[in-house]
Amino acid sequence: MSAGLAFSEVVVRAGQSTLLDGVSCAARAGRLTGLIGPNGAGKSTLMRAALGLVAMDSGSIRFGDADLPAMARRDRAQMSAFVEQSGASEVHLSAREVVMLGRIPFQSLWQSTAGPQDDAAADAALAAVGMTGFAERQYQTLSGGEQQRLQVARALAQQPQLLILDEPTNHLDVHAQLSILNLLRQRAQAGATVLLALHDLNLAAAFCDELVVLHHGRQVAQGSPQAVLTPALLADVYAVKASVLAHPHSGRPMIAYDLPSD
Ligand SMILES: Nc1ncnc2c1ncn2[C@@H]1O[C@H](COP(=O)(O)OP(=O)(O)OP(=O)(O)O)[C@@H](O)[C@H]1O
Repeated sequence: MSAGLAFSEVVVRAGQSTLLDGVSCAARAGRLTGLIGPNGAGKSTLMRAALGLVAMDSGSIRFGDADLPAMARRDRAQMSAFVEQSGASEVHLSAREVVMLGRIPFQSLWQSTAGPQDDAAADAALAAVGMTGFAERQYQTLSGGEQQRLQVARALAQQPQLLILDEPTNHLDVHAQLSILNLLRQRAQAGATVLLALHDLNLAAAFCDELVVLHHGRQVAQGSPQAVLTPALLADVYAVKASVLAHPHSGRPMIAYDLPSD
């Protein structure tokens, strides 16, 4: 079995529009893969297609040997977790109950009560995102950043081989951004396949092992942050002028944007 997630010639259309135009790329097991590209590039569509939430017109998406979008939903949920861009906030559950949703795929169909393993996974996930003290709070009373951290905790509680996250650092302060990305990097280092969409290119450069760049529904680059984040690519894909420096400690790329002139 080849480990990791592989997209091959993925085409998604909606009416007259082509949202994904033959995208081929990969997110390898044990690595943190960042999906970047401007608004509307197709990042969410690609992630949703992997999980069978958007129908493909052609192409294939495999996780190891499995045809991921075609799998039975429960089987897919036992191996993969998804954090959507903006999860529902009108949820009448406690914070802990939201995290326990991640354990549902592992509970038996005829007896849906949580066991000690489920409790332990939920508690560990709450602690990992620093939300233990919020466990009994009603989800809809939490701030945007707290809700986002819980959505990541729900995904971690699932203990998936494959984690797909759409803008997981949305709403987070800088400390929380760094700690959530560090957690995801640790999951990858422990062997998981982690694919995440990010808008902050400096965070993507600092944390990701590999970047995939989408532009107008096409994959235009894939490689290490050093190889991908060049001034020429930033100009072509994002229409920005920027200098790419080296981080003083890690040596990874750091982007200094030129401000638009009047
Ligand atoms: N059902 C649909 N019908 C028509 N167009 C759609 C549909 N769903 C998405 N699109 C369009 O497809 C394009 C890609 O959308 P997508 O949400 O995948 O982009 P994205 O890269 O995730 O963007 P963002 O960074 O803004 O979240 C956008 O132009 C969007 O308007």
